[in-house]
Amino acid sequence: MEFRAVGKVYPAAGGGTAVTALGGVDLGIADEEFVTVVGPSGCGKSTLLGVAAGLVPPTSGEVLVDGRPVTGPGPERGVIFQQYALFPWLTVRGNVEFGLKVAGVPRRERRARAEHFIGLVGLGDFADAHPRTLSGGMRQRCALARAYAAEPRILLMDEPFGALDALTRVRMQDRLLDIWGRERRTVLFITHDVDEAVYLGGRVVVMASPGRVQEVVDVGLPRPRTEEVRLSPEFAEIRNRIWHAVYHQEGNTT
Ligand SMILES: Nc1ncnc2c1ncn2[C@@H]1O[C@H](COP(=O)(O)OP(=O)(O)OP(=O)(O)O)[C@@H](O)[C@H]1O
Repeated sequence: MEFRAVGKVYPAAGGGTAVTALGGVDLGIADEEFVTVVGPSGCGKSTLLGVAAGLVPPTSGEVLVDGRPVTGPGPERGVIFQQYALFPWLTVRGNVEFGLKVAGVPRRERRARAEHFIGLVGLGDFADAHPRTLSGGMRQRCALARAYAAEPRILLMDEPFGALDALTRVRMQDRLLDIWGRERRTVLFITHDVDEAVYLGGRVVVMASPGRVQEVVDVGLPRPRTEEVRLSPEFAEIRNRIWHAVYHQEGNTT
């Protein structure tokens, strides 16, 4: 996936001024790479992901997937947001199968794929449960299974663990890395959380306002990432460096 000079200006609304959310972003992401994006609130992270998802049309530049410009959402790109966006009237299985049904995948294959990914996220015992009966972490695991079941090549994740408590969040990070290790996909993962960005990412993109890439950091920590890695001095060193880059940005007034 390649961002080529991607710019986004939201037009002025209600007598206000236009907002530059992306000011010409260039970024290349390799196949099966796990890239995280971190930056202060309002620097354009969600807009960047929205453009990649085909949900936000850029004002200038383009995003290419396999050399083809993104012009809208597509089955090769799965999106996961902070809000679980599950259908409350469907069970876990129903939610995971839903997109496959719409795509016309035959029933048997649908069922098999759903079982596989529900098992992979550890929800095998909850396939017949409705979302309201699940914890936040379990709902997000369901959303992950649903995204995976469509077999996209690219997963676009916007603060997927942002609503979870600290401990569940760390567990979800481990689970996501475990799944990614088994079923490699290209991942673009947006977060506010510097620790999360470093723990998950092979590279961390540090964004700054207005919508530009300030720095791309190669993480270089070994995989699989474990608690030992999380508590290592090498982790602390990269985390501190990125924290500094995010916190001490010029013009940061929040
Ligand atoms: N639909 C919209 N219309 C107008 N302005 C918008 C719209 N969406 C975002 N913006 C503005 O664009 C800028 C970038 O927003 P964006 O949500 O991409 O940033 P972010 O880094 O994801 O922020 P946060 O971390 O707080 O979610 C902000 O100034 C925001 O107010």
